Amino acid sequence: MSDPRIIVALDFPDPAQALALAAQLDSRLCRVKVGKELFTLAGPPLIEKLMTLGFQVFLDLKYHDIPNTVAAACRAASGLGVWMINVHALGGRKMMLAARQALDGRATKLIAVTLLTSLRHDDLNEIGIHEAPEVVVLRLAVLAQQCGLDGVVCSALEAAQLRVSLGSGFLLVTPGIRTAADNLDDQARVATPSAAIANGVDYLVIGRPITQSPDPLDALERLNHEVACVSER
Ligand SMILES: O=c1ccn([C@@H]2O[C@H](COP(=O)(O)O)[C@@H](O)[C@H]2O)c(=O)[nH]1
Repeated sequence: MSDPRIIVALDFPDPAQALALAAQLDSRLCRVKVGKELFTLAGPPLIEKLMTLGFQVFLDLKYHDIPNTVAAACRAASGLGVWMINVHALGGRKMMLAARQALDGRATKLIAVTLLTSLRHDDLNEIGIHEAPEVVVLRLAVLAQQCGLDGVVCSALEAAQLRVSLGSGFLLVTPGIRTAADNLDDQARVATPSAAIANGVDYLVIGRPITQSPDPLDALERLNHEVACVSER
């Protein structure tokens, strides 16, 4: 598999656990994602180890700060040799343009988080956003595209509309992936792997359904099979 569609979220409280899980996986079958907890604990040396195991790494630190600070952080993250990094689209146009400019000429992909997949309509009301999630997601994704970003993080529920509005070259990366048998955990806007692919998603971020499985490689292979079945149609 030259461009695996599944990105396994390595959300662990201990780098040794993350590396042990990665060692059970296969870099031809997935990419991996390192988030705030693991990077805070283990930092660049862990990224290096994962890359040595052959994995392309999505460094998911969701930068959200003033433009100069985010641009510098993006440059530093890209210097680690990671495949993809992200910022929060809610940081606005100037912040995203600064991040884009900081990565000019570099291979690292830059995407923007629209609305976290844990948020529902009610949560938005509480923070003063009185529109449906899909309306907000579309607006933020259009802004990210205008700023030259490579794609967005969204829910697979919003992907079909984004694919139509933003075209085929814009990456749609979706956490909140659950099969009918899985717990939702803290996710709210969820979809199955096959629905995600049918809706035009490029990459599926999947954590606990794989990392908490008694057999993570088997779980990954099953999910890849579901993805491949829909992709071939
Ligand atoms: O909107 C977002 C943005 C990022 N995430 C991250 O994806 C994984 C999902 O893990 P699961 O265990 O499959 O729920 C996790 O690392 C989040 O930080 C997200 O869920 N939603």
